[in-house]
Amino acid sequence: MDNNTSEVLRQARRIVIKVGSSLVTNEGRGLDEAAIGEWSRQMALLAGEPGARREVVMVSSGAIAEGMKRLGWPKRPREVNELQAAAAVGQMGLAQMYETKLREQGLRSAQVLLTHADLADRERYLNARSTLLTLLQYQVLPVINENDTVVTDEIKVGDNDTLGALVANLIEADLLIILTDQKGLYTADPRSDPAAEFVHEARAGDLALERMAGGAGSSIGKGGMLTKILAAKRAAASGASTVIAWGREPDALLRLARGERIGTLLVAPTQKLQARKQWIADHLQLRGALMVDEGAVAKLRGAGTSLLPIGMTQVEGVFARGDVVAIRDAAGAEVARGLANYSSAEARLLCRKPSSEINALLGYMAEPEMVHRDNMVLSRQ
Ligand SMILES: Nc1ncnc2c1ncn2[C@@H]1O[C@H](COP(=O)(O)OP(=O)(O)O)[C@@H](O)[C@H]1O
Ligand SMILES: N[C@@H](CCC(=O)OP(=O)(O)O)C(=O)O
Repeated sequence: MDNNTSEVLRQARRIVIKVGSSLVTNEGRGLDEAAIGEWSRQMALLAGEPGARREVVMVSSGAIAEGMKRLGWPKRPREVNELQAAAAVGQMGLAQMYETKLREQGLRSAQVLLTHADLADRERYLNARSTLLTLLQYQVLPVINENDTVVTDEIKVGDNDTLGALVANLIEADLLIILTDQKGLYTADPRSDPAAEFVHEARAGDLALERMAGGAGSSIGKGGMLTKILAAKRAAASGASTVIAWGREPDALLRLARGERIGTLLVAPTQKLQARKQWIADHLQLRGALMVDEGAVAKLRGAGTSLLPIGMTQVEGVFARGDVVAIRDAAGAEVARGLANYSSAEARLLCRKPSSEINALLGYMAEPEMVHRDNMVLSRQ
């Protein structure tokens, strides 16, 4: 066992677990109560482990497959409206089953249905992030799916492997675990190539992996292995490593969290914080600036804290919540940049005010910080 890569698993505190349609619905025969119960048991142990509590988020497929079963449709429909109707029917069963099974394990759960727009629009992105983090803070386990009933083809995430990676990016997870109907990645599709060899470990984003992966093995799900490989690459952009493992492997989640090497591990080449800094630096354009006092500069640089409105003296430019702003000292030198939690108009009202007054000043409070340290990159001095 390679100690280093086992550490990646052992040290993962925030984990996104994705399960595919064929596993969840017993190859389309109907919701697999025993399997969902089993994952719920393991997730409860991970979420409740004293001293080593993990934050767990589930991304579950299966709405369309379960809806087809309930509607008595033997074949996956082609028409969008029929797929959407099936998803609406199936999602009821899915949510109910997870709620029941997680509650039996003493865990509270929440249903979160996301669309591509929730993740592409910066303001909605921050809202979705904030909601998920709040749920985790209250030890509620979010069960996520794409909101298939309202999205059309052009604006779809499309498959839940990708959605799992986007969620890992959104909440800066340490690890994405993709549970599927194979033991992991092989050098070719094992269903059609008996000579295919198992891949234990590789670097996420390695192009050779994309050539090994084929499409979906059944007509139940959407993804196939290629979407899983691409999901691992995407997850790695925010520093999360990915494991692809067999969903029926006994105690798979618990064993992985202990560092046991089951499945295929696709290691993220860059660390989480470094990856996030890279992302903010690379992707976003400056929209404005916040002048801050000496005390705030010392806190940002020295203790790496968030910027609170009380340290802000002046606001420049026009920006919206979620835009990138520079944080400058009184002499105009850049101290940091980061994502603003409030628009420029709101920020002007908040200058020099304690966070306890945000509600009274704006009529609501998104966050007590003007720029959260998780969304901030310190500039070189
Ligand atoms: N290189 C590969 N290694 C493993 N499985 C592969 C590979 N290429 C294609 N596959 C196929 O991908 C399938 C898993 O994807 P999919 O059916 O979408 O599952 P899920 O519903 O879990 O997302 C496997 O059953 C397998 O037939
Ligand atoms: N949102 C869809 C999932 C589509 C999908 O990606 O399925 P899968 O390849 O089985 O993970 C559903 O719930 O049916």
